[in-house]
Amino acid sequence: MSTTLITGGLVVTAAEEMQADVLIEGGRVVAVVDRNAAVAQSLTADRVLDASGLYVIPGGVDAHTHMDFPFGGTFSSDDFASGTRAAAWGGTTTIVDFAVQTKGHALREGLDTWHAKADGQACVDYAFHMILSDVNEGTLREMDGLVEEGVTSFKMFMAYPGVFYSDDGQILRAMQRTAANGGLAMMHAENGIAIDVLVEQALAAGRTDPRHHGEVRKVLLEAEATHRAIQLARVAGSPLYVVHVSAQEAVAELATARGMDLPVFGETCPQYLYLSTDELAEPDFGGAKYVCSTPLRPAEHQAALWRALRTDDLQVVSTDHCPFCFTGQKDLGKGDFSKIPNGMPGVEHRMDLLHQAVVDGHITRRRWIDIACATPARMFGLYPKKGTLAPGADADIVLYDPHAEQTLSAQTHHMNVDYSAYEGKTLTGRVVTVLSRGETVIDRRTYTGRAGSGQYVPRGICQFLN
Ligand SMILES: NC(=O)NCCC(=O)O
Ligand SMILES: [Zn+2]
Ligand SMILES: [Zn+2]
Repeated sequence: MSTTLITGGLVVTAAEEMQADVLIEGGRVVAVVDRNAAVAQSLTADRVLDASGLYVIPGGVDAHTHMDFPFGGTFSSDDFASGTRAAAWGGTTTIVDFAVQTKGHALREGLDTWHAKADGQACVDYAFHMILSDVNEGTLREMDGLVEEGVTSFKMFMAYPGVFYSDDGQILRAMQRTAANGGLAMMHAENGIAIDVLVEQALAAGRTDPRHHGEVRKVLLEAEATHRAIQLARVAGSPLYVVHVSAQEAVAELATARGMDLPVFGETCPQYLYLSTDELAEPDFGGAKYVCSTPLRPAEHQAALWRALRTDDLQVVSTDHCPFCFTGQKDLGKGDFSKIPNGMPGVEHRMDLLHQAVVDGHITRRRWIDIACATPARMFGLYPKKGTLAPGADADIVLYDPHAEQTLSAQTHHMNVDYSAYEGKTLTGRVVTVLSRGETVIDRRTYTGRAGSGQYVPRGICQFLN
């Protein structure tokens, strides 16, 4: 088996930072050796990567992506080939994508469809959650089998009536199932029934621009749904993970639940940390680029999200990567904001935007790795294979230059989408080299990966539950 030695870098994990060399054999980390230890001098390998001046960090784990995802009469514009390549460019080496159950169809059918989309296409590893769109007796029975085979989390929607929506009875039943089978209930927490009333009223009054998407999807309707999801999970005895939290008031609901030691977890996304309703208000339909749900909020919510990431009231930052091109996709909603496909691109920039948060003093370096690598891996049963650098872990490793400057732009990004949500934004820090199970997929900023080298990873159950 060939060996690789990464020398000279600062190894950063969620738990520690040390000047150390990393020895890889057969796609796995076999040793992380303190550079001051005598044994470090005698390490040899077939290949040596010089990481002097760089951080050596675990590959990112993005626990929320939507490749080739059907929404609003179109499909997200990245498939598993282009989306995982962009992920690799940005130092993410594992994605957890959402397989979709179509109404009237079995979970198995949806899962098979997602395996077929990803098989032979991905250049980094991937796993699946399952979206429940039709909770019935058959669905409930199938959930147990999915947990057994490594699809251990189930997303439901309190939003999008008539599409992905589940009512409270369906949600309660599915949560009773996750309480019994070890699965994790994931929730899109927005009161979609009330939102649809406000959408109808806004359109009738001629308020059709993208900014009205943010106005009808009220903070209180995110907070109310978050509260309701928590109470339903308590009644069922199920763990709960609330996705894409954007509102300060929703964070407060999570904090209260966690203060009661309930198994309740929350995720936010870079767009809620860096963008706001100011972007949604861009003129000439430009706001459509920022239409996602939950929506971008007024900028004052950002401080609460950063604080919650520090205090562990929020545990994970994922991207909710769900790109739609401005031309030909977002413009389906010209003259009616409710027809703009919901979602934003981001899989390429999460690690960098969160490193910028280290530079800006929002979080520490170790917390960066915690919320972007270690905790998502633990949350979704992938740790310590993914999310850390330790003997036995997959050699998913990023050599990261903390001093390099970059400017984000649609001209230079690798996502298959015709705009950048961060056009012109300058960041300090950049991915240099990326290994996926020991194979180099980015070599000093050249793509050397291969569609099909990424493997499907069956997951265990959430590792935060006793
Ligand atoms: N978030 C979003 O706007 N689109 C993707 C689907 C979802 O996560 O709700
Ligand atoms: Zn959602
Ligand atoms: Zn999503």
